[in-house]
Amino acid sequence: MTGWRFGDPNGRRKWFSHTEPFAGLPGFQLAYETWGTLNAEASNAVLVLHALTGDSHVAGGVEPGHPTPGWWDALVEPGPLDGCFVVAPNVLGGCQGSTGPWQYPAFPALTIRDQVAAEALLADYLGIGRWAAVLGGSMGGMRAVEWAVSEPERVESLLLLATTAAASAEQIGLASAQLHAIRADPREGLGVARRIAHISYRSEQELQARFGRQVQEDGRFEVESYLDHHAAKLSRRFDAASYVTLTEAMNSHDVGRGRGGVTAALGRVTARTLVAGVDSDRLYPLAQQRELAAGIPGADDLRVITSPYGHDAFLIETAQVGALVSELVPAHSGSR
Ligand SMILES: CC(=O)SCCNC(=O)CCNC(=O)[C@H](O)C(C)(C)COP(=O)(O)OP(=O)(O)OC[C@H]1O[C@@H](n2cnc3c(N)ncnc32)[C@H](O)[C@@H]1OP(=O)(O)O
Ligand SMILES: N[C@@H](CCO)C(=O)O
Repeated sequence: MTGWRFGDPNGRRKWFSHTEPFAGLPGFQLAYETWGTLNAEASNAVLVLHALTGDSHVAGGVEPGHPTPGWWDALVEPGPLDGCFVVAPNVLGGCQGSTGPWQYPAFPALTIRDQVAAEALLADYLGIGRWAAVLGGSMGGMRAVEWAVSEPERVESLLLLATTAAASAEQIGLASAQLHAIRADPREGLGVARRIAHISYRSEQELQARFGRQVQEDGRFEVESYLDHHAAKLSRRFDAASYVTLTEAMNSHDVGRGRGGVTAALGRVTARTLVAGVDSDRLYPLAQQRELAAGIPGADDLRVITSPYGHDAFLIETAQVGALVSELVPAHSGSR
């Protein structure tokens, strides 16, 4: 395996290979990372599912020999998932180790359901019949709720953050503008897509307070320069074709499709569930999490993360997210 897409930048990726045809693919690989040890009863496994441009590297900044920070360092040892066997795959169709569209000229369209079915095969391979918890935010939350609907007996508890039961018209609309940008200019389009997306990931109030109308020496508005920075940064670390595949998968997300609607689908969930949203999230507004909390039989009342950072708060407000994880995931001390 060669190249940044297949590489193992943190020195701790593993790969699962499925060698039979699957969802229009001849087979696939999932890159994944793990933390901790699976106990003898296989009862301490926790699945962490990343968002659109995330990856398997949930944590690492605290590990000797693996100095690269993860995107949820605060949740893994030492943290609320201490004592658990944490598994984090790179999503099918992604570009950080798993099979993705850069490998096949005619990569098939994937759905969130396909991605979860691939993750279920990984769970089988790891000997995990039932997850003590499945955790996910945004696109990771779409996969988490799909897990709990399609495999209810395999999900004991569930944390859904800043996510939805079905992609809304506004989410699909914003995504379609991003897809057009990439298709119109495959070289520059990913940066344009990230600019559009990143504005939706932050709140109007935060952008105003941080940048206002300030202009830099080079003549760009500060907010313009900030978006240019995020565009360039994503273009360095992400593949445009994967971005298209994953965005289309998010657009396909509707847990109720072919299942009698969202209410009927959510009614299948047996997991103890916490649903949380962010008070300043304009992309996945609280009404969407309220629908999830009302529809899932074992869900507590909706929890609200207070933050100025908008949708990205599920990645930034780790103290509030960590408190939710501690509440949900039973202690597994001694099993590491
Ligand atoms: C550790 C990893 O590799 S994570 C990889 C996987 N990533 C993920 O899973 C999530 C993807 N990441 C993200 O979504 C985002 O980066 C977040 C949510 C983590 C960012 O959250 P924040 O910490 O609030 O960062 P913020 O939006 O303020 O951006 C900070 C960056 O903007 C830059 N910046 C701030 N103002 C300006 C400006 N006016 N002009 C140019 N750049 C600016 C900062 O220098 C900083 O740069 P750096 O990230 O290269 O250090
Ligand atoms: N900042 C997040 C937003 C998507 O939820 C990401 O890039 O994955």
